Amino acid sequence: MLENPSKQSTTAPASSTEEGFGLMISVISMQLINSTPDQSQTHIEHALALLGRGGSKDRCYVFEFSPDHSSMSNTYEWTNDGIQAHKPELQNIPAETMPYFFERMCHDGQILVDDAKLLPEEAGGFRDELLRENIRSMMAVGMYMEGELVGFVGCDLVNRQTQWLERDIRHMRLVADMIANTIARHKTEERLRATEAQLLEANAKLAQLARQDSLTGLVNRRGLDECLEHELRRAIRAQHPLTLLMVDVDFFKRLNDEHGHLHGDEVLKAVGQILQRHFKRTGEYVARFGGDEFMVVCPQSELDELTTQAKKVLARVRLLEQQLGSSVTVSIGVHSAIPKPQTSTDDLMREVDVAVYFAKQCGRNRIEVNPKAQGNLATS
Ligand SMILES: Nc1nc2c(ncn2[C@@H]2O[C@H](COP(=O)(O)OP(=O)(O)OP(=O)(O)O)[C@@H](O)[C@H]2O)c(=O)[nH]1
Repeated sequence: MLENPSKQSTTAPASSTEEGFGLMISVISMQLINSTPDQSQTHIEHALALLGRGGSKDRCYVFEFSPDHSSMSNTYEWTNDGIQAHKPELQNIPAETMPYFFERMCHDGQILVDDAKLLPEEAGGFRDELLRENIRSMMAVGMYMEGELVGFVGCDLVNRQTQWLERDIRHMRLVADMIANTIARHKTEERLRATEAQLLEANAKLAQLARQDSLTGLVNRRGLDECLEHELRRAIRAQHPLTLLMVDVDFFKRLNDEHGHLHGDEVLKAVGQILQRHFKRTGEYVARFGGDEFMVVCPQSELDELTTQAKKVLARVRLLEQQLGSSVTVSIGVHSAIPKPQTSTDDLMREVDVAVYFAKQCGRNRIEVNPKAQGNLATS
């Protein structure tokens, strides 16, 4: 709403009594001390409202300077009933449009205007702006953070004027200090929060990296140990079967010797990808156990289903010869059981290791199920 420019200008007191101000300042300080960064708009504008109402002002505001002091923006504002708000249009105002104001604020840390109409010619852009907003009297005092001028708190009288008293400046300075401290504290808290979030993200990334095998991108041995422990506990609680597949590349040392270590790496990556593609149901995961060995963990799966899936892996790995130019096969050991309360992850590893040992003994390029596994025995 636009203030009525035709309204007669009056001379009016625009101060609070010392007693009234004392009461007001204790309310403001209580609110600002307890405010959090997300409440800053509400609490600082409420402080401005108390300052404005208590001192019969028409508009109270906070402006913050850009870090290089080249511009300023109105960041908080309170207006009395019937007084137009100007905050939206008073953003990023270049310092060069109001040199008179900026110079005085930087030099004196305050600016007092009893009557805008009496400002000197040199006040140029500043005076024009006051008159455009029908402001007759205004006062602003600087806000400082660590000794640096960072903005100001001010107030206007619209279509009326006053003669500012020493007391008014003192009151305004007290409020400006409190608001500056609050803004500084909020900025520090926000920076801390941002740093904390960055640290959490970096830690999560590190934790993920610590559980990831750099060659294949699969979960590594450390990750496997954690996941397996978790799945074992669940299987014991729910008394559902837990199945492990150990997949070991056949004659991998020979393959390395004949085709080179880099080629061996390619084979490991390809086998890892095949396993990931074949065991991607919810709860299933594939890990690189170490060297040329992989482990697949399948909670709640039927043994028959898994051996069928393992046969597909066997066949798919054989096809790698076309892709990589060297014959590649794997041996797969399977162990499946409903674990007892005393079963450990080492027990499970031992049993699946027995199965893969059988597969190697029986000629490699095949699947062997540990005889202790529940369900059908299946070999291929
Ligand atoms: N290229 C490559 N080789 C690796 C890597 N990690 C371990 N190896 C090699 O993998 C080979 C594993 O060989 P062995 O454990 O003797 O097994 P194998 O030759 O596959 O024989 P069987 O398992 O009995 O069929 C060793 O020569 C290791 O040096 C790796 O990250 N990249």
